[in-house]
Amino acid sequence: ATSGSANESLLQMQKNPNDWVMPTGTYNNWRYSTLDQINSKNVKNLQVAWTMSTGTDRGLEGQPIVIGDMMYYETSYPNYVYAVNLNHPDQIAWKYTPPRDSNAPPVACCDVVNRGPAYGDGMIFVDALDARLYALNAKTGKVVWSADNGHPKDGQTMTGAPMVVGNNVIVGIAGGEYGVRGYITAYNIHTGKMVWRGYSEGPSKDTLIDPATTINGATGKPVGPHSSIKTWKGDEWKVGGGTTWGWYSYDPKLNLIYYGSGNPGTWNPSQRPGKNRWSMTIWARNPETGKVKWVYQMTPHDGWDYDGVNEMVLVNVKYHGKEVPALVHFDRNGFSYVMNRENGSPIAIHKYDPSVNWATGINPKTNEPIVDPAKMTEAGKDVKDICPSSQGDKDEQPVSYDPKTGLFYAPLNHLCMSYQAFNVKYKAGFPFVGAIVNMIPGPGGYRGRFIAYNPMTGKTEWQIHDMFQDWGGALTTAGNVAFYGTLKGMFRAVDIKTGKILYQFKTPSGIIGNPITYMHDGKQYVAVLSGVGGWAAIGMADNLHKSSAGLGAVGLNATLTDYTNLGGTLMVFSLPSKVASAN
Ligand SMILES: O=C(O)c1cc(C(=O)O)c2c(n1)C(=O)C(=O)c1cc(C(=O)O)[nH]c1-2
Repeated sequence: ATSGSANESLLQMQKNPNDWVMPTGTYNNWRYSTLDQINSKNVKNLQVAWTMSTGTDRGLEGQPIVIGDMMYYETSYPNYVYAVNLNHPDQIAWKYTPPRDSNAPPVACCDVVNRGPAYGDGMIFVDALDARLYALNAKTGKVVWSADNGHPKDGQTMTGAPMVVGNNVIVGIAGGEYGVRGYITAYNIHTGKMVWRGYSEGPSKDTLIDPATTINGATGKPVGPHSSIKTWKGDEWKVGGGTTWGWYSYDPKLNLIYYGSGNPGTWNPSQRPGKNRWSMTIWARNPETGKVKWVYQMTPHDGWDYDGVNEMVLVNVKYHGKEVPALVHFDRNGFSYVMNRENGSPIAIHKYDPSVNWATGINPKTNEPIVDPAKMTEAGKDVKDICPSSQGDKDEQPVSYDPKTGLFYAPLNHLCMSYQAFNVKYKAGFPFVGAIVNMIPGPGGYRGRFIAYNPMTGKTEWQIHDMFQDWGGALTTAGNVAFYGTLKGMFRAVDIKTGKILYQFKTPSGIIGNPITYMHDGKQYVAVLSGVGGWAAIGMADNLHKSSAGLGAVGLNATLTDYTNLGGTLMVFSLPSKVASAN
């Protein structure tokens, strides 16, 4: 493609295991590395190689990227962006601080987090919480351009990681708890001009859905006219949520990008009769035009806040004797989805947590969930013991796919809740939540799990239980090790075959970041951000004490203060030189 200079170089660059060129490692979102200097035999010798204070004390999600000698990472608000030359990690090569907009932190629903910078064509792309997108010169940290992607006064924020595809940088928007109508936007990486924007709700000209050609994966047929608007009462779709704050993936062969849309607004389903399309939906769009190839709504007429934004992992699966291009998605609603990524038709859908009770299964005729009426929420009713909770069986913490075992390594939540919906009025920039939620640990009393899982069969090969939610992402490597961190702050290396913990180290704060690995000067390193927060630890991060505060999450983890503290540190691990060279 003539338009694809950055695209082509990133497609090349992602093949080099010495680097970690994009937030997800590679376009397919595997978070898998072919590096094996650190492996299941020697990982017990892992040591801290160097560390760096982030200068912040709020939750640190996301991950650094590594390009050649340079590492770049971004903190939670005030969104410091750091460049470190790996030859001199004792220095900060440059630091960029975007202008602060004090309107932004109060409208961030789930801590003032950020999920990391992206690279393309000599530039670093970063989202700031105030919904401004920056292109920085990778060498100097100077602003090349910036674009206004939304306004905190209207409840809009940005917490996601951009994805560069071709000449476009693709970004989402947050604010589903403020009645923000979600959209995804592509900007030209050189000019900063908007190329296209696709909304989650509204008429075709807004959603870029073609009624005649866009397929509804659930029916296998075109969506038809007014597929979004007719599923809402009146003008509710205009404040209908469906934000896009999660991860993106890209298939260069099909030339499609994949992502999910979040919860419909408000959380009170009685106020929005209908299926509320296309919130809670998996989307496949053309990255150059935004045109929608297919959609599949996972949770029609949501009554639980099961945002559909979790990452789409692109793998090929064997199905009816054929190799099929698929995507695998662990949804908040507790079901894992294997979908044909060409046309959106379901291949395998299973509960990945056996405690899921809001739906008994998926209706094979409609491909929609069979909701248990006893667990459906409504205004004025306190519905108890719904599993999972609004945080889902998995939230933003990304899974890793290991092509050697063919299994998915997933850091998870294990929670249930009570949910009391009530009527709310929309006012721009004010909470549009409409539910009082209280979360409790799931059956067994633990709140987190780390599992090895086969999404075709729904079988869990092994699992580790954790006291608190496992809110940080996973990394797997050719060294037969899976890495992840816990909310208490333990950074762990686990044997991918058995789930045995081979190494763990107590980092300064709780971990909600995603480990990455890279090679520098012949040595393999593993890096992770330590800094407790996010929705799981919003009580600590935002100093909240009332049990139902923080959208119902505060009471659940009140004892987390017995284990860890606020504070941001970049942690980098490696083997002692003798062990590394003996390899
Ligand atoms: O609807 C939204 O726009 C929106 C945004 C965000 C965010 O931007 O972090 C979260 C959520 N929803 C959400 O539902 C959620 O569970 C959540 C967890 C986290 C986090 O970083 O820990 N953010 C968000």
